[in-house]
Amino acid sequence: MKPYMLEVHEDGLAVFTINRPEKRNAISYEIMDGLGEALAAAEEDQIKALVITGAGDKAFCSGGDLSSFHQLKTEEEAFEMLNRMSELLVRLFFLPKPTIALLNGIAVGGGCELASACDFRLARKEVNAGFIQGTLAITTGWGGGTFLSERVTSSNAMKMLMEACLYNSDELKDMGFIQSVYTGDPIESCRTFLNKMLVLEGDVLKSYKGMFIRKWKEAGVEERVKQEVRNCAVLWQGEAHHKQVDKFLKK
Ligand SMILES: CC[C@H](C(=O)O)C(=O)SCCNC(=O)CCNC(=O)[C@H](O)C(C)(C)COP(=O)(O)OP(=O)(O)OC[C@H]1O[C@@H](n2cnc3c(N)ncnc32)[C@H](O)[C@@H]1OP(=O)(O)O
Repeated sequence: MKPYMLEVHEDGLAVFTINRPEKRNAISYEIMDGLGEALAAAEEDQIKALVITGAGDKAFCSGGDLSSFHQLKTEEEAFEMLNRMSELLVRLFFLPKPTIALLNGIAVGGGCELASACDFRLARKEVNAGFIQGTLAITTGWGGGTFLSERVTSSNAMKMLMEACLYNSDELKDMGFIQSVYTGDPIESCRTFLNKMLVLEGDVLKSYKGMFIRKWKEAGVEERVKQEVRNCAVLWQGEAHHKQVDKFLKK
């Protein structure tokens, strides 16, 4: 079974699905490769919008694959992985067309960072999500803290990062993290959310997205992400982090 899928629909919707439900759609290096492929495809003119989602109904994404990344011990080893994923998320953040994180299930840690790199977040009613990195004695390491601060108010961004806890879909909507809650078929719900946009010319969507790209570049998003990655890498090498990860893996 391929760990990711990319479907391109006739209406210009591209859907990238993380297909590791048995590992709650944790992000491995292979998923990073797949995300790179999806971004390359999404940059093609016939694609009007890119959706990121997860397979199954338990998880959107549970963040980095701890069974793989726990082997990264030093700051430099961690930085290499963190930086690689952060560069993919910056490319997603600056994609010149609408991007949607379709939260089919729980989103934690790096899963929330992936969701924050998208312009919009839609969540199934029962979904919980949270930036739980703090409980692992690290901070966001893929740029998600920077992306979040461009999506919601500074107070709500700081609250979500510093509380490092899970919120339900009502709380997520109140804080502005998700734009819409759905109950039916995920892709159809996504189409309903996008239907007014998808009837417009791709160039119109691209031009409007360009307005926000210019704003984010002026706000130094790329430099802020680099610093965020470096900050996480420093904390990563700490004993407190390795202890928390070992606790999860031994459960
Ligand atoms: C910068 C980003 C940062 C980084 O990686 O550097 C992070 O993302 S830090 C945060 C990393 N993620 C986590 O700490 C989340 C860990 N997972 C969980 O807390 C739970 O699995 C949860 C809440 C996502 C789902 O709970 P549920 O009870 O539904 O499932 P299980 O816990 O029983 O897990 C089922 C199965 O999946 C494996 N699993 C889940 N998450 C991960 C993960 N992130 N990496 C690797 N494997 C994961 C879990 O071990 C179970 O496997 P099994 O072989 O069946 O025991």
